[in-house]
Parts: sequence; C-alpha cells; structure tokens
Amino acid sequence: MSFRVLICDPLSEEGLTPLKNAEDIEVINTPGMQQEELLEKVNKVDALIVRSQTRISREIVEAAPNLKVIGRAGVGVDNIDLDAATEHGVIVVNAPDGNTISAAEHTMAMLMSLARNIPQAYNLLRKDKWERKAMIGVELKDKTLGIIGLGRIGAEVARRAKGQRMNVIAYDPFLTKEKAEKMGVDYGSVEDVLKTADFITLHTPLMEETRHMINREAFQLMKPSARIINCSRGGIIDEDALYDALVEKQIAGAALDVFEEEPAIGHKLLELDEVIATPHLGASTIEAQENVAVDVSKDIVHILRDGNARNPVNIASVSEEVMDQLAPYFTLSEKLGQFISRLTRGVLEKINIYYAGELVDHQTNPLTRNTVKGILRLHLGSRINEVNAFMAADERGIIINEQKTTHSRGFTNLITVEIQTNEETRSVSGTLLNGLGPRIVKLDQYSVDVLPAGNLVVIRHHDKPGAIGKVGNLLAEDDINIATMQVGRTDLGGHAVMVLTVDKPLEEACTNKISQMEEVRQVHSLQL
Ligand SMILES: NC(=O)c1ccc[n+]([C@@H]2O[C@H](COP(=O)([O-])OP(=O)(O)OC[C@H]3O[C@@H](n4cnc5c(N)ncnc54)[C@H](O)[C@@H]3O)[C@@H](O)[C@H]2O)c1
Ligand SMILES: O=C(O)[C@H](O)COP(=O)(O)O
Repeated sequence: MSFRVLICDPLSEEGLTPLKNAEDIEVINTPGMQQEELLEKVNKVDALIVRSQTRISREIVEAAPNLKVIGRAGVGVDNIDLDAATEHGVIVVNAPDGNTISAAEHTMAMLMSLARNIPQAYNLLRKDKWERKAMIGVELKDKTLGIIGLGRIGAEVARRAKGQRMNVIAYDPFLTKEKAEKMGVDYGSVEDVLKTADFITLHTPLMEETRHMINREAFQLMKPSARIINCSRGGIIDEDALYDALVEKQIAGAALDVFEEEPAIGHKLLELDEVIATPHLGASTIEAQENVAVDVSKDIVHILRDGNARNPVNIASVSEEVMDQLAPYFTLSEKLGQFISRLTRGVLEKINIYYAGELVDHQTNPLTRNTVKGILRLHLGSRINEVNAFMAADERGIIINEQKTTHSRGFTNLITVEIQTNEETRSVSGTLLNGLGPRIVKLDQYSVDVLPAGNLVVIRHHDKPGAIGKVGNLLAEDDINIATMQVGRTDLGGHAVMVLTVDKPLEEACTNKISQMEEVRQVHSLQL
C-alpha cells in the first residue's frame, strides 16, 4: 500500500526527510496553490501538510475521499476546519513545540524595535534623513510587560523580558497566583494587565473567546503611553479599534506580525507611523521550520502506517468494541463537563468524576476524557479533544480523578462531575434515562431534572416568595419564553437554585437585570 502526501505551503526540505525516506510514501510538493487547484489535487491524496497560509475548508475536506491526516507544520490550527476533519474521520496533527523559541524571539525583536523606533528610523535614513530627536525611544528596564496568554510562547517571552529587567504581569485562565509566583511574574486579570502595562503582548490562540478580545473598551483601559504587540493571530485585536486608538493617541504604538486578512497588503494600519509590522514571520527561522516539518512529517508517517498520533488535535482513539459500549454515554459526559465548567468561577485545579450503577462495569476512561474535553474547551477551544484533553490538563497542573462508586442514588447509571477551582467546588450529576436520553439530575446539593440541551439559565438565589415570579417577568420583558423550569432548595428560606430552559439566549442586559435582584446570588446563561 502506498500513500500520497500533498505539501501545500513552503516547508523546510530537510524537515521533510522522514517522509522522503519512507518508501511507501509519495511526496507531492506544490506550495502556493489556489483553492481551485487544491480542490482538484486533494481528490487522490492521503495526507496534507499546511502552514498558516493555506485554508483547509470543509469543501476541501469533503473533496478528499482518501484523506486520513492533515498535518499543520506549526501551532495555530485556525486555518483548518477541525469540525469537518473530525466529522470525516480525518486526524489533524500539529507541531506545538517546534517554533516556540522563534515566536518568542520574534516577539522580543518587535518589543525592542517598538521601544526604539528602529524600523521608522531606518526608513528615514534610507530617505537621507538623519532624524535623532523625533526618534527618541523608551527603555525597557523597569517598564511593565503585560502578557495575555501565558502558554508556551508567553512563558518564553516572560523569561526574556525578565532578562531585560522588566516587570511582568500576566493573565491566562490557567494561571494561579502560586504558578505566577513560581514563574516570577505578577498575576492579574485581563483588566489589570491592560491598565498597568507599558507594553502588552498577546499569546492566545484565535478562537471564539479571543476574537476581538482587544477591542475599543480594551484600548480605553490602556495607558496613553502603552504599546501593543501581536505575534499570535490576526483577529485577536479589532483592527478598526486599534487604528482609531492610535490616531486618537489613546495608545502610543503597535507591532504586528499577524493580521485578520493575510497578506495584509495596503492595510490602513500600515500607513500609521506608530505601527511597525512584519509579514507573519514569527515562525520563519531555519530552526523552527526544520523542527515543525520534522515533527509533522514523523507523525504523518506513523499515522499512515496505523500508528498513534503524537500531537493529535482532533481525534479520539477508542477501540470499536469500547466505543459500542460507551456510545450512548458520550453526549451526557461531554455536556456535564460543558455545563459545570460554565458555572464555576476561578482557576481550575481538580476534576473528580464518579461513575455509579451499571457504569462501574465499563471501561470509563474514554468518558472521562470526553468530560475533560468538555471542560477544557471553554478556554482552550476546539483543539482540545478526547486524545489531548488529559495532556492539556496535565500541562496546566490540573488533577483528574476518576472513581467508581456504589452511590447511584437509585439510577441505573450515574455520572457525577465535580470541579474544584481556587475559588469554589461545584458538581453536577447526570444519567441516561432509558428511552428519554440524558438528564441532569443533581446540581450541587439540589435535585433537579433538566435536559442538558439548548439555552439554559441557572440562577442561585435565596428561597423567598416572589423570586421566581420576578425572574419570569424580567424574561417576559425581553420576550423570552420559558420552556421548562426546575427549582431546588435545601431548606425553607435558605439557598436555592432555578434551572430554566428558554427559547433564545439571554442578552447581557437581561442577565444583569436578573443578577441585580436582591434575592439573586448568581446568574449564568449558557448554551449546550
Ligand atoms: N506569529 C507566528 O508566527 C506564530 C508562531 C507560533 C504561534 N503563533 C500563535 O501563537 C499562539 C500561542 O502559541 P503557544 O504555542 O504559546 O500556544 P499554547 O497553547 O502553549 O498557549 C496558549 C495560551 O493561551 C491561553 N489562553 C486561552 N484563552 C485565553 C484567554 N481568553 N485569555 C488569555 N489567555 C488565554 C491558554 O490557556 C494557553 O496557556 C498560537 O495559537 C498561534 O496562533 C504565532
Ligand atoms: O501558528 C503558528 O505556528 C504560526 O503562526 C506560524 O505560522 P506559519 O507556519 O505560517 O509560519
């Protein structure tokens, strides 16, 4: 059996050695194809390798009946339709470590260039202008660098900034005060970072949660002397808002390696003297390109030969037999994870998952992975899957504990997911009702009966007459119809919970109005 691997973007020739040495693999190296050409070529290939340039859309995945694996020679997988790949059983792998150092070094180069106006001064010099006064810069020493996203690259940048004797403050949903202390950085919220930093650098993936996280409101929080660096992904900054913030002198400068639309030829931001830019060069070093091409090539050889993926982004490796036994529980286990993680405040530290009833006889590990995936996806996005969920949790010091118990509370099967953060512990239990599908049967200490689907509103309140009516009225004012409502309480007049299924999601203003009710302690509006 022989396989065809299509290379869609420019890759290091040396890095492709593992593929070229494989006798059963034919390498077709045609970087820079237009989508139409790619659509034609994918028809007969078993694997694709891309960088950030080539977009692998659903259309491409669906036009490739033999496609088994998509290799991303780099980190960000936002140019690949992961859902389409997963749906079609195509494994997506990336190279998460190979370009970390290069991206961090490029960030530092941008930081220093921004501080000392190096590109602007050089441009003037090329026009025979010996400008010194207008090109006065600032020192980095004793300035504060704010890092948003303290993962692989963010952490390397922090190390280097400390070497420049900068103060570092960081925000990452997985960062605790203790971890920050160990790394020698200050721990802050996004707001703290935006308000206090002299330089702000972004190192999060691009996903729903981070798209335009740096918007008009964010720029308003920054110091007028603040400068922002983006070597992560275009789209994390709202570019129109950045343009206005620079023109209106709300901030002092920006260094951009990435843009919402690339190539960013003729972009209006490039007309501003306060902006310096590079054409997505963060990973463009000889070393990084060789590393990522080797990593992804090795993984593709393994996978095509039926081996395990080393850096999978989207797959679950469960045997068919186990899958058959567990299949009915997969939706329930993921929904429980999604549900409870959306209700819990603080930095995640521990996940306890308890299986009871007939589940004690099953191999439940794949369900645990599925639940952990549901929990971690809230912050890490769709690159977290059943395969990499444990690894992602482990990397962040999150403990996962799976137990079989006899406490089935009378149900034939019961899954309880308990989340511990640095602020609170919350739990949810669910069961699969014969013929009726998944149900949430307990939230914290309250018994409920809720279908884990659609638009849910969860309200923690004080058990007082009229509270339920007031919530109903506030929803009615916003033309929101209540489909189901469950109320639970521990004792009369004490703490209670309402879980409502509504016909459309709540606007923020409506959530705020409910949370301002004197009886209400906490409101969450979520979609499952
Ligand atoms: N310019 C380039 O050439 C280049 C090179 C490499 C990577 N990148 C980009 O950089 C990104 C980060 O790479 P990495 O290797 O450090 O990834 P990583 O997964 O190691 O780190 C990403 C971090 O972002 C955090 N995060 C998620 N949501 C967040 C939020 N809302 N606020 C703050 N932090 C959040 C995550 O918890 C994680 O710690 C990649 O996704 C990629 O898009 C760009
Ligand atoms: O996500 C990444 O790894 C970087 O953005 C690098 O992208 P590139 O492979 O197109 O250089």
